[in-house]
Amino acid sequence: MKKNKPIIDTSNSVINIRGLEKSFGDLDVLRGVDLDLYKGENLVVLGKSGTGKSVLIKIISGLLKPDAGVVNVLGQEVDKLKGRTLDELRLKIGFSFQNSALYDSMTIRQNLEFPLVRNRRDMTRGEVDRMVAVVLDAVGLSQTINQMPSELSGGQRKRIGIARTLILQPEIMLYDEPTAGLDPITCIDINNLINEVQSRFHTSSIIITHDLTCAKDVGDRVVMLLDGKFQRQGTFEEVFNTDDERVKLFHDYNFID
Ligand SMILES: Nc1ncnc2c1ncn2[C@@H]1O[C@H](COP(=O)(O)OP(=O)(O)OP(=O)(O)O)[C@@H](O)[C@H]1O
Repeated sequence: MKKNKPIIDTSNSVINIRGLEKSFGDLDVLRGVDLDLYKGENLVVLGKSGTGKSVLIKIISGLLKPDAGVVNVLGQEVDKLKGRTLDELRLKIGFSFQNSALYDSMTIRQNLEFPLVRNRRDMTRGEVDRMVAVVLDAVGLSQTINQMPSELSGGQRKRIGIARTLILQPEIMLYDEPTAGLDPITCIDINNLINEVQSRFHTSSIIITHDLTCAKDVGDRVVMLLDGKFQRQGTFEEVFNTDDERVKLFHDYNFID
């Protein structure tokens, strides 16, 4: 499905990172990362295994502290926050992790209600029901509301996982390898869903992936993490239009057009 033209506000960075460094012992993982995520944008982060992509999103979400640099998320320096203020910021960030499992003993409705029951005690029963209906409709699975996760396919469970993240109406979505382990047709469905989420909920997203079809289909902009820095950035075509052997290898071994 062709992606709708997104509305991206390049004057508004929802994430602004400058000079970010992070090491573990002798291992220098991030060595001066600069990054902007603009409002309404889908930004794809590519990079070989172990280059620090997950470390980057853990720092953005306040799960890890940077060694140096500024990490500003929705106008706040995330490493300076703690307690309630950090929790409040985290509620505005939706995580879709590779293994964000559903609760097997709960129905789909109960799985979706769970984040609201925990975090939005102010909502009425009617508001909760409405939000469940909205996110189920967004992922195209309204008919599964009373089913158990075990009755759904892997791709459907992935969609419900994304719906559960959306139910808190995050401003930023972080997708960690959203298509990993899925067959190529289901991957296309998930790519379409990521684009649908962008246009319907006006989220700004970082998508970490090794799947270059995903990168091409969802990324308004693509960045490549190499040797601790973003060495390439631009559209998918711009990033791969280079003589840099490290980038060419990544393309040639991964991408089936
Ligand atoms: N808490 C930690 N303590 C020590 N080392 C860590 C920690 N977290 C990450 N690392 C190391 O940092 C490096 C980058 O890890 P990271 O998980 O960010 O890689 P990645 O790019 O996400 O890889 P993949 O694509 O395989 O998921 C790895 O060498 C990893 O072992």
